[in-house]
Amino acid sequence: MFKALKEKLSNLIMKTNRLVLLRHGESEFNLRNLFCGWHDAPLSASGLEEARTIAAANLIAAKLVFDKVYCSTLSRSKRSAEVILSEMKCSFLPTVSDWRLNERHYGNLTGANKRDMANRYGEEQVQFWRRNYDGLPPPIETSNKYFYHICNNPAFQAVPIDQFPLTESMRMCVDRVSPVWSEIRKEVLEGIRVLIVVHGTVTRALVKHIEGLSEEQIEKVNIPNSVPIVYEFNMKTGELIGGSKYLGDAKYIEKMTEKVAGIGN
Ligand SMILES: O=C(OP(=O)(O)O)[C@H](O)COP(=O)(O)O
Repeated sequence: MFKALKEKLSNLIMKTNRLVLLRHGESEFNLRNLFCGWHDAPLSASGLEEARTIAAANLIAAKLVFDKVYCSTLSRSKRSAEVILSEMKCSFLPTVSDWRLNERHYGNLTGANKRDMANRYGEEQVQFWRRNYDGLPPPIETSNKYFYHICNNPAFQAVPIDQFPLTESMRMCVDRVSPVWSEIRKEVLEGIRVLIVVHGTVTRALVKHIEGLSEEQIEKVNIPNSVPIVYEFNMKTGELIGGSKYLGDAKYIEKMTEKVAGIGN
């Protein structure tokens, strides 16, 4: 009786903390419908605008406040975070750039147009590479236009040589993100208000970890650019309270999610 009452009381005064995930604004490669991965494509003009008018605007409208930001070492992620923080007037926040949050390496598909690949190999094969949990694109070859640029990018200096990928599946990306997610989760449960600004596949990997989705379930998840996803955790038990909450116009989010799911033109 006393125990039940104590539990009821503790639930009433449950302390919670929020975490926000965001995919960067549209990149030049997203705009041109090219596989990007570890190529360091900049944001497009609309991507810069989106970071301001969609990502930051929705965070401000929801009155969200942050203590710390995580992004990858790729410039589309870092730049989006900078623009969002500037717009929110909190550029002073500590920002961690971690290579383990870099986009999944798309192997030799890097730089290829998704529609061209579908015309050449078929839509089923392209969707297998893109969304199957074990879909592994062929490793990047020295003849790939972006090979040397990727290998020599100083943004990847911290990557241990034996962990530098030549291609990655979703499974490999989920595993790579796992230790950094454990670190972030610990901080969230300590009360640190974290914003994560990363990439499509890395966001999906984090969604899988956070929501405990199966391999089949995560294959169906598509993440639009610049749309904040909010999670709330019970700081005592670590449990997720409710599901994900996407901030912004529902019709716009649906349209952009469908666009990401498709192969495009
Ligand atoms: O680099 C990429 O992701 P990003 O634009 O989120 O960094 C991929 O090319 C996204 O393509 P996908 O949606 O076919 O996985």
